[in-house]
Amino acid sequence: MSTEIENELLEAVELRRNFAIISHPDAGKTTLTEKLLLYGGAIHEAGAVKARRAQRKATSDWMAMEQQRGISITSTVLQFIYRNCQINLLDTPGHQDFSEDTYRTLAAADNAVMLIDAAKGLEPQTRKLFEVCKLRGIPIFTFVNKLDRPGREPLELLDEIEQELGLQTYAVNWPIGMGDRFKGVFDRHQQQIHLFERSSHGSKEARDTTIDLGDSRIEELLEQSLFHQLKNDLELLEGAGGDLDLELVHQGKMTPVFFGSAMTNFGVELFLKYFLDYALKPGTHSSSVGEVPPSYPEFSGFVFKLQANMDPKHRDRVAFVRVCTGKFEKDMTVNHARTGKVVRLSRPQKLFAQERESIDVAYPGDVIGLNNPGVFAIGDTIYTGQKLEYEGIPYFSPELFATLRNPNPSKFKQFQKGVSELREEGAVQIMYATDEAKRDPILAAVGQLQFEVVQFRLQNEYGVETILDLLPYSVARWVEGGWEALNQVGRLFNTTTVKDSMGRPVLLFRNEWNCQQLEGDHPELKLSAIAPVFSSQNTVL
Ligand SMILES: Nc1nc2c(ncn2[C@@H]2O[C@H](COP(=O)(O)OP(=O)(O)OP(=O)(O)O)[C@@H](O)[C@H]2O)c(=O)[nH]1
Repeated sequence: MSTEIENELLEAVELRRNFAIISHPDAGKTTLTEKLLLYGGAIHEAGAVKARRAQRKATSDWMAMEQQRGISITSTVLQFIYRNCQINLLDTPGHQDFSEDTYRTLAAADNAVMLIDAAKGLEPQTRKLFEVCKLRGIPIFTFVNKLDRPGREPLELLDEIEQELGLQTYAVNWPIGMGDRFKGVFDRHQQQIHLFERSSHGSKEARDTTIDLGDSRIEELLEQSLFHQLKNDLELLEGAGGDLDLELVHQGKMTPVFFGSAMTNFGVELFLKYFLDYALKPGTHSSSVGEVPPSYPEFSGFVFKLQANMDPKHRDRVAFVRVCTGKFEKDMTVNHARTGKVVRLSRPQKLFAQERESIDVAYPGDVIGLNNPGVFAIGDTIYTGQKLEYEGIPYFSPELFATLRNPNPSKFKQFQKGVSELREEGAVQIMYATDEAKRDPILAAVGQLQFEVVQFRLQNEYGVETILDLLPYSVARWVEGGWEALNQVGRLFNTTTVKDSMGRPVLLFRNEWNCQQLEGDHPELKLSAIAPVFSSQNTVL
């Protein structure tokens, strides 16, 4: 028999969906986000998110660097209600801001939306982020964007996704025309044609005329040649493929594909509607006490991201917590699994765009921001009731490496402290040479921005000016059997061995090719692109 709280939780989960967008810069993530908010009623006119970003740039000085470069380093959580359902969009930083934060945000997402530019198809950053999603087996919804411009053939794009990502595809809607002749989409589920009208700059919802496939008005409303083309395409599609299999979608093996144009709003609402129907609701999580369902009445969640200095007035840190089970209530006290301490969560924050607003309750699938005066680290679990601990968030293979030097011996202590705190915070990974005489830390990152943040903060917060020497590596692999396994294989070529902050061996390579060669030469050596850490089971050096 379920208790009252369980029922409340089940109801909340039923009405919640959470996702992150994965895309390559310029595919239209900001535009799509904005249009989703428009259809979700969270904004009334598109342009607001961008405007707010621009305004923030003008008014905020939280990090001079952000201003200097005109970029947004903070990623946020956007919430909106659509058809009674609360949708949480975990915004991943785009473009130059690409960093480990982007990967970690995916650890808190139940679904991913893969946004693709119709003219470009799959691009490198999308592929990388896809790999992270694949690792977690989360459902991936594909939105092929910019159909209002000349692009590649829709069938060719589906083929690319299937071949390159190994994902089965199912086109939920199908574009009618492309470029200037992009008129709308065909909804294969309802067997209806949606013809859209452009609004000025797409700032309002697009007018949508919906007609059945057999409706005689088609001839007046749609050019003959486009209608023929649609019928041919649909025949091909029917002939080529199976049905939508939600089980496969939920296992991350099949992707429902949508075509549209975020700029003109074509296909955006249909996408949202089907996303709601098909997406995974907040589900169970693996923990030290087994799989815990969201309806487990005790509160628990994990920290997936730390953000420093979001508010210039407070120079504080915020820990972003994904709620996994139970109900979060303001002022509640929780246990901190790693340290065993009891923490009162007194100023929880909901994060909408760049504004922060205090929240009273949150449910599984939500993200809350907690003030973090040095209490939380990435991967930490907080809970009430019986002790439990979530699996932690892995380190992902960095691609950029550099030695960080402190040229001023009188700043030795500050330098050590700064590097160690920034590492704990997850700003960058730190590795060391195996040669004890070489004590300069090696910074390892997935995005260039991480280096800049570290140097900037060391100077601003710790008063240490540093020198960065880039290293010629681009691939890192952890040795699964540790030092013992590594010592057994003897001398290795075209690789450099370093140790990570836990003292474990990591091999650095100049390129993939060298890495593959070593794997070919030493099949007995098991290498991994991911180091499962950030959990209290691991001791830090
Ligand atoms: N023609 C067309 N242009 C689009 C569409 N969606 C976005 N764009 C344009 O593509 C460019 C990039 O769009 P953004 O939404 O800023 O892309 P983004 O992925 O957020 O880019 P980053 O911030 O660099 O990651 C802008 O000039 C948009 O106006 C679309 O559906 N059609």
